Amino acid sequence: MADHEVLYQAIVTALIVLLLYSIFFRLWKWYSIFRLLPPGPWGWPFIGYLPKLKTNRHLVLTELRKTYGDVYCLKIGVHRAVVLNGLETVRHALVHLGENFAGRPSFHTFQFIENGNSMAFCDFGPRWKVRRTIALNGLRAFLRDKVHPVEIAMTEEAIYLVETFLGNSGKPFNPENSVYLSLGSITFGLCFSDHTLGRSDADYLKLIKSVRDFTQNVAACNLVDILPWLRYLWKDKLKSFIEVNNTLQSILSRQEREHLATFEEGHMRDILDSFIKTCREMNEEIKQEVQLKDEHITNIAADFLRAGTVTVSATLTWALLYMITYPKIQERLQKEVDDVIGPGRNPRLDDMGSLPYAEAFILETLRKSSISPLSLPHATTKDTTLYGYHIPRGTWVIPNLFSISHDEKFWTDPHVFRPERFLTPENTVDEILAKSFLPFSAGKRRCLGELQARWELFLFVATVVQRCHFEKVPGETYDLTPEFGLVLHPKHFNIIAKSR
Ligand code: HEM
Repeated sequence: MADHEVLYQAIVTALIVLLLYSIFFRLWKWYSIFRLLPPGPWGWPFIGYLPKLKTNRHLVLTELRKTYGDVYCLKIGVHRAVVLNGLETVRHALVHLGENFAGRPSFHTFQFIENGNSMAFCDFGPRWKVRRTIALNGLRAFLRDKVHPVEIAMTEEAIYLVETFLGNSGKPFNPENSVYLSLGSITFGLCFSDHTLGRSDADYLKLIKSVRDFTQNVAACNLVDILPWLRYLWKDKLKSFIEVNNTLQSILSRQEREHLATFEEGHMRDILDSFIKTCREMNEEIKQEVQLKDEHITNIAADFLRAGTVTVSATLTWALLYMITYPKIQERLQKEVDDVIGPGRNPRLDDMGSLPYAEAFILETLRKSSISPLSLPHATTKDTTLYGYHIPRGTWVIPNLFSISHDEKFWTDPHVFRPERFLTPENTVDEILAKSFLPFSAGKRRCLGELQARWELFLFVATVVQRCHFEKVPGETYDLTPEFGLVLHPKHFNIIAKSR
């Protein structure tokens, strides 16, 4: 054999060995990752487990926990998602391994929310951190003082809501719309201190509608996020989502222009002023790095309006439904408010701690309704190990908050509505139990409006039971199963309100 043939054979052999080695190495690497992934159910090619997740995903995912345990994974479309179940697991991942689990998936629809400048839907990193700091500074500045003016605004709105209810003169009405208008008005006032947008104002009504419609289309509910190619087929659905976002943005831009034009350093009128101040005091280099300009600050206010209005409105609507479904519970609430506050003055935030049954009722409403059952979707920010399982960077993560609030190992009769479960034998709120479920999630991305939400729920529940008695409409059937969406609302129902 000639020399060049020998050389040729040697090169070919070396290449084949190299190729085989590289294939083997990749297969081995893939296998070692795959071997350490959490267990989970089988899914169809391209669509994965999607057909089973059409509706009531929180129930399907909670059921799968029985087979696969607290950490399992499944394919949603072509994406791998890890589902976290139970208090200990969710806390461990979101709090102890906080940064690793603090990302957001890059869903197709997220780019249309505030043109990609939303804080709530932005991925973990410097952009999010700076926006979250601005948001927290704003909230703290205006919620720090319990007495004025937030408490006054909340009380006024609660009384206005009562008057609207009683304005129906004992005739049946659907309470949801009025609840939305009142709670939206609080967050709107906090952010923009603008009372020119009254309830009959077309812009305000459009704003509230856009906020309500938003949760039906976004995050973990929109198929376009799971199967992005659907955007070519479902243009109409996507268009309506974009319109919902544009409506909110155009109304808020007007507020932004007015605020920027009239801003005075020493005179903070509202949260938007506080955002402008923090933003202007910030180092220019950091602002450039995180792409923050003056005109982005209303995007954070938009997050507040959406997150703040929908969640508290849904919870309060559930509270009304529970009151008419369980008249004895409503009576006990009324009696407690009559005994402690009486008819002569309005309930105050200072009464928190003196109305244990009302507080237990609110806790049980948050637990039982679980309005945000799967939180917002998370994603891992780096390769992570959780209880020995390997979870690669960029994996979608679903914190199943519903699995915590309805954990049979933890709650007796979790599907029964029973406020007393939160009371100690001494008739005080059981603080340990109150912290044993996570309606506001946990860790880096936990809800930053929790305090506002708890204040609103307390003042509204105490005020409505002090002044109203609610009843079912004779002949109407009531369904306690929710309407599925990012936020779980009760199905539409009518109610009768009488003055007390
Ligand atoms: C009953 C009322 C409320 C509930 C149950 C609730 C629940 C939640 C949940 C589960 C999350 C997702 C956290 C995560 O990603 O793990 C969240 C995020 C958020 N919430 Fe709330 N929320 C409520 C009220 C409010 C209010 C009143 C505001 C007003 C400021 C608000 C503002 C936000 C914001 C801005 C985020 C995004 C945080 C981030 O991504 O860093 N929420 N909320």
